[in-house]
Amino acid sequence: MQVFDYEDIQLVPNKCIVDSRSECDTSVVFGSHKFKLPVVPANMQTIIDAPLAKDLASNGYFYVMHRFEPETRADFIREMHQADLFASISVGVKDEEYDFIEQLADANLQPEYITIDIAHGHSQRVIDMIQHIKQHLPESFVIAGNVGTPEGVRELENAGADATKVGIGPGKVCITKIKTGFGTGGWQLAALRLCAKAASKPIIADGGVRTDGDIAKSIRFGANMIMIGSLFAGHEQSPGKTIERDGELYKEYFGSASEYQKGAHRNVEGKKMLVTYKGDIADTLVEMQEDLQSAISYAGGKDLKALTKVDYVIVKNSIFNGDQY
Ligand SMILES: NC(=O)C1=CN([C@@H]2O[C@H](COP(=O)(O)OP(=O)(O)OC[C@H]3O[C@@H](n4cnc5c(N)ncnc54)[C@H](OP(=O)(O)O)[C@@H]3O)[C@@H](O)[C@H]2O)C=CC1
Ligand SMILES: Nc1nc2c(ncn2[C@@H]2O[C@H](COP(=O)(O)O)[C@@H](O)[C@H]2O)c(=O)[nH]1
Repeated sequence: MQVFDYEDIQLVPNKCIVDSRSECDTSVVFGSHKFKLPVVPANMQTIIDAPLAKDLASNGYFYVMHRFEPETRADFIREMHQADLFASISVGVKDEEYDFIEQLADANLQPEYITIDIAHGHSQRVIDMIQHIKQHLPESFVIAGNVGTPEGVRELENAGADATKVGIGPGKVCITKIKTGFGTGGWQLAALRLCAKAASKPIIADGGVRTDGDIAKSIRFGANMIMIGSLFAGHEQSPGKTIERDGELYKEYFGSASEYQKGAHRNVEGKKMLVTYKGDIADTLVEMQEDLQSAISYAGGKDLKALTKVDYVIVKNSIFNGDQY
């Protein structure tokens, strides 16, 4: 099997067909909505909170709320719907989550998107949860994961998932690869390619994106949406704690399976790091859009479809060639 990751690949340009990059359309239809970008901040407690979710939804971006304040989720759905915004929540697979889905159905609270957020998503418990959601909240678009194999994608799709999320261990604050020896860390892009070939429904690439160019590469290798943590961690709106060190500002970014999230050192597969403060998230989203528009123009097209067909080369010794970004 040929394996590679983001930094091992370069996309090959085609003749440009636009007069300005602004002509290139980065929008994507995902589920029942159209979004400005095929990018979503990770459903982690230091990346997204309710105010940022509202801000993103109001401005045409996709979001997935995390599941780590479970008692707030029903009110969150109500508030989003009262504001005429879509609701996108996360659930786990423990017994109380089954009750929660039934409570939502009883209260006629149907979120537009539900993400089943589990480290090892290729499991019977996730399959059962997909079916439970489909039984009680049939209109919700179900995203299930995470998986790292074509078999995982097929089984979750066959169980009724509307999209699957690919990525076991490529994340910046992930230590799964070190603690267990398993995952797609180091070959996430190749795993995405294998999974996308097996998929008959949309795929979310999750983890390992380090530069805006990696968004274009994810689309080339089959992603319909790209979930990103670390690149979104350092903003004014990021819920992580702001820390000052030697006159410089940083934001905390920790893993959902870290002891900081769990409050205990049990089955820890995540760590904490500081990310340089970056200011307003709106500026980062605009820059991502500009970079993706530019990528589309290099692909010789006018929309995201053009990126799915470009040639690529595997670059020896990584594209950075020793440079720091
Ligand atoms: N994308 C990734 O690479 C990874 C992401 N994460 C993130 O960390 C958070 C916590 O994830 P997770 O631990 O799944 O959620 P939970 O802590 O909610 O665990 C869900 C259930 O699955 C069980 N479980 C967890 N891992 C396994 C496993 N490997 N084999 C069998 N059963 C398992 C747990 O039991 P028990 O704890 O008793 O085993 C628990 O009952 C999530 O937000 C997830 O996205 C974590 C690791 C990798
Ligand atoms: N192995 C772990 N993976 C985790 C943990 N918390 C989150 N995640 C995954 O990382 C991505 C974000 O990756 P990034 O490279 O963009 O920073 C996130 O969406 C999860 O899938 C964890 O504790 N352990």
